[in-house]
Amino acid sequence: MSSIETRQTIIMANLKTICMAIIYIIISTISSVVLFKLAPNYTLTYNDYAELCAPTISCDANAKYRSINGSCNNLRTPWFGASITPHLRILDAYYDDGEYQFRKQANGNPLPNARYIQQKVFLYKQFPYPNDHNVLFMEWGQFVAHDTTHLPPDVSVGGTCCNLQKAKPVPPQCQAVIEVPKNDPIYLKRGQTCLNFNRARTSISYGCRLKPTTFMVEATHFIDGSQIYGSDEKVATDLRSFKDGRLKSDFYVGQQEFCPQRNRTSKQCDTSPNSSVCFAAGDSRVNQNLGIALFQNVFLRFHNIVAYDLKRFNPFWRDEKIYQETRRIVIAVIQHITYTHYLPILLGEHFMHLYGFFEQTVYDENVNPGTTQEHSTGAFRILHKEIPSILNFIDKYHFNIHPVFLTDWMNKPDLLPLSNNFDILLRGFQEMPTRQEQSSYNVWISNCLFQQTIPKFSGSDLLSTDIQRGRDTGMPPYNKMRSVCGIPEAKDFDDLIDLIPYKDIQNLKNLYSCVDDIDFLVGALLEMPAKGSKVGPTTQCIIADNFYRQKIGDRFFYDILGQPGSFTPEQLYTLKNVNFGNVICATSKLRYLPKNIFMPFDRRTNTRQIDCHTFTLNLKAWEDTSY
Ligand code: HEM
Ligand SMILES: [Ca+2]
Repeated sequence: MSSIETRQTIIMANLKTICMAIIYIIISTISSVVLFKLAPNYTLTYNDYAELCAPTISCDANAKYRSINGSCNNLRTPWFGASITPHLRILDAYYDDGEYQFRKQANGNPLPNARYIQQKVFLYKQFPYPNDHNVLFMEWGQFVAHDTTHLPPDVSVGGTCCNLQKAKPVPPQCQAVIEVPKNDPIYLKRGQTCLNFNRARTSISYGCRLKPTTFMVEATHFIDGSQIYGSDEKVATDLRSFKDGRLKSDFYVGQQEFCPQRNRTSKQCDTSPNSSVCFAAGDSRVNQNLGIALFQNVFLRFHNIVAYDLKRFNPFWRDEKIYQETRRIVIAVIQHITYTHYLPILLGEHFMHLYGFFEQTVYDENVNPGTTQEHSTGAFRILHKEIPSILNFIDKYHFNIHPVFLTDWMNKPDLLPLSNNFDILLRGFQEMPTRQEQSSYNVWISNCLFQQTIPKFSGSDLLSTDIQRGRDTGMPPYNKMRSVCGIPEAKDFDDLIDLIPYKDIQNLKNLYSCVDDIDFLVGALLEMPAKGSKVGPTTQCIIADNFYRQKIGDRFFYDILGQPGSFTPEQLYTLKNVNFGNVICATSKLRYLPKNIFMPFDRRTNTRQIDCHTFTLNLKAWEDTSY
């Protein structure tokens, strides 16, 4: 090529880059003001579950309290939202064979290796800026996630899937382990060639065979505190003390109350001799990390405090009545915090209004309250990007006395009951900003999740796992998810410029054969956040749809009127004045908190607004004067 031709090529390339940049600026300005909602022409589907596998349930229409497994909330279709029912699907499952095999690329090749995508697009993009919101905000998300979805991996084969790769044949649930790519900067150096992955447990484990493969959610889909109380009767019964409505608990140093201990051999806990704490709660993931263990313990204490107060106002109430009334209050508080304080930060005020989230809930039995597969295996997971590497224990003088790596304390919450750690970790969560939203996950959960060093190093990568889980559960590709949200489907990679930065598009071109191949999680992570929101427009649309249906499709939603389980106006007034700060006041030794509890502490601007000394939870509105 002559030097003139070379120069022309360079000029053309530069012009193209400049044009793309201009288009990007114009489109991103437009898209920052347009709000994308789930298009109304999509009917949510369950495949054949309703006809072939759904149980027949008879209900008491006058029941005042929710059932433990979520059934009978919707009286017309009693299993809607119940535990052990499948995720709802916005779009049909995408499988190569229409049943179970991972989707392929348009050119017939397998999808790119999930760890390779992590390495090429995300791993090295780490921005250290602090978030406007604190670690409590991040952890609230996980707490709600565990309330509304649980799709356990199928671990019914003995041993890890990586170790079973030489078995003949390899068990079906182990056929999707993630091979470590040749040039991996972390794992190969440590001698690890395989990232463990068990495909999710299918409906066959529950005696129900469906095509395409269907996965059962073990939690109740409703926001109903199932992570505290359990999603089945046996778990719920085991957690109750059957005395004055209280949940079972254990007391440690200084009469500090914690969740009861469970069997040490449990799969949920580190079974090595240097770990000794393993909590029991309504959700088996209670011990997964120090943050979720902290929240589960906060709400265990909160339940028992409310039960105690109700008993004071109503000395004649029996155990069952106190338990049910307390549970109803705790669930109302969780719903109130989620919809009034958490979601506006996540989705932005505009979106809250668009969906009428601030309005009085009017129950609609035609609305299915089920958690969608697209939400739980895609959109809501991208908030894994907010997880910080380090958790801080902060004393009352605001000194950070004990920072720890989150990944060093997976499945062993041993630090929590020691000394005053519960209080100072809670203060750390309140005072420290969480990780700034960005397309990557932090390097520790990207490389050292559930790491072990004995007998040799093994660790996992949450981002690769999330990508692989999407493929496992037949997640529709990113482009399809755009279109269900009313965002134009991209015809080629360059069309993505409306929502995804130019450089990332170039990376995607190098990975996928065509724009329709891109995994939903990958595209969603790369989208620029929508105006006023923590997430991009596609994610915002899928998350909002989910929370919308879980509000107006929940007959027991806390502010619904005219149902057997509705609160009185006085009770509702009390509940609407509670925020998470009040819950923290009631359950810890923290004494001063900002009213905006999801904001980190700032010495210069912080005007403390909640004085826990003056806060008492007044349950007078529950006084039963008929006695
Ligand atoms: C605090 C640190 C957290 C850790 C260590 C963590 C870890 C995990 C792990 C290991 C899984 C299972 C992955 C799989 O095998 O498919 C998972 C699932 C999930 N996570 Fe997180 N997570 C955290 C926080 C969050 C947050 C902040 C959110 C949302 C705001 C979230 C939402 C979810 C959802 C929706 C699922 C799917 C659950 C299911 O259906 O089974 N997580 N997380
Ligand atoms: Ca639930």
